[in-house]
Amino acid sequence: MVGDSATTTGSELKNDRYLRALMRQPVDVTPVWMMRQAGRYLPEYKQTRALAGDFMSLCKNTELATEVTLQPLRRFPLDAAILFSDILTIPDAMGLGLYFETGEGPKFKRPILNRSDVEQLGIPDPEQELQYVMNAVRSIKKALNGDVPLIGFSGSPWTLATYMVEGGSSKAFTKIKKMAFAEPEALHALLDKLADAVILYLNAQIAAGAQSVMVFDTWGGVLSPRDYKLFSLQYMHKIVDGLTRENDGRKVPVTLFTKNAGMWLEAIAATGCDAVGLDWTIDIADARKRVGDKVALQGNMDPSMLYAQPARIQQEVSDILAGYGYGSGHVFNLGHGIHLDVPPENAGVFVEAVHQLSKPYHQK
Ligand SMILES: Cc1c2[nH]c(c1CCC(=O)O)Cc1[nH]c(c(CCC(=O)O)c1C)Cc1[nH]c(c(CCC(=O)O)c1C)Cc1[nH]c(c(C)c1CCC(=O)O)C2
Repeated sequence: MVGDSATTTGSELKNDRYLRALMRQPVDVTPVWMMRQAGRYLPEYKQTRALAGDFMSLCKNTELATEVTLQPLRRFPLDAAILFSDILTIPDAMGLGLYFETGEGPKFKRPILNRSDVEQLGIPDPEQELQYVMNAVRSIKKALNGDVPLIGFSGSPWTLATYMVEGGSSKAFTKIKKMAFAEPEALHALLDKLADAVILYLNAQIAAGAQSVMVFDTWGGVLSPRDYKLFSLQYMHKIVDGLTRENDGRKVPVTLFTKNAGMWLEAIAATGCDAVGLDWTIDIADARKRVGDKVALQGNMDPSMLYAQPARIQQEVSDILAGYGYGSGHVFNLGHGIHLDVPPENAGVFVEAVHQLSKPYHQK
């Protein structure tokens, strides 16, 4: 039965170069996808979001979440789809009351203030409180019909904790750092609970059909090197150890992304993950020298480069490809999410350039 998610196994993918590159197996061209590829820079996304009413209603509507996941793939020859959802679904399911205020980003009605708040948190059952996410995974997987792999994702415990303790986005992270240094046991209890929740959540996404998973640690880079290991990396390591790494007879690769963490690459690569996501503040040539063949690398064009003229975008793609050099093990991406006012045509120039300009690096 064509299109039945039960029969569309990883090995039957029409385009598997994203999974192959993560496993450092030979590819014809360098695969590419864009962080936040489904989003407000696309007029069709804005239309569907208006139909849903608000962002969380869009995430919770299986049909519309499937539609917005596929939108960027209809426009551009991307090599992977990413589940349309958000990292804050876990704290929302824990009862913190997620809401979005226009122009201000995410907020929580009931932030975590102390140890007793942490102790009262339950670990969400992925097929109960988070079933809408699993339904989206199953629906997207079916709709993809084996064209490209589906990426599942979660936030890292530290990054989720920053939103839960700060009550929303933050610039200085004073509340969570106060907890880290004044009440470290409370924060460790929270991070440990979150790591358990993330393991269950990602394993459920894998069981529902995700062929690769990524952990977003957007805020690990605001810590000192020692505290990064203590409060962020340690818990990502626990997640890597707890994940189901195989599905349908095929390896499920795991990518860890910490923004602003170029200086800690070796430590991230040592967790046993398959790939490390890089932001644009590190030279990918240096990154490859430092990790060798231990892991694949994902990245790392500055998302603001998509405001440039086509020739400048192509030059940047060419420079990053040359920096990585010959052979597999590179998944091209932006170093962070695409900006909401980027012209969609420029994203098209970027994706085409990766495929066209990477050919010479993969000839036998
Ligand atoms: C920190 C973080 C969040 N969410 C996410 C992260 C980690 C990656 C990163 O650092 O960007 C991850 C995320 N959020 C979203 C995805 C979808 C998949 C994709 O296309 O990449 C993914 C992978 C959709 C989204 N998540 C959000 C939007 C915009 C919501 C809208 O349509 O209004 C989308 C498309 C909302 C969101 N969600 C979050 C913030 C800070 C915001 C507000 C940002 C803004 O308003 O631009 C938390």
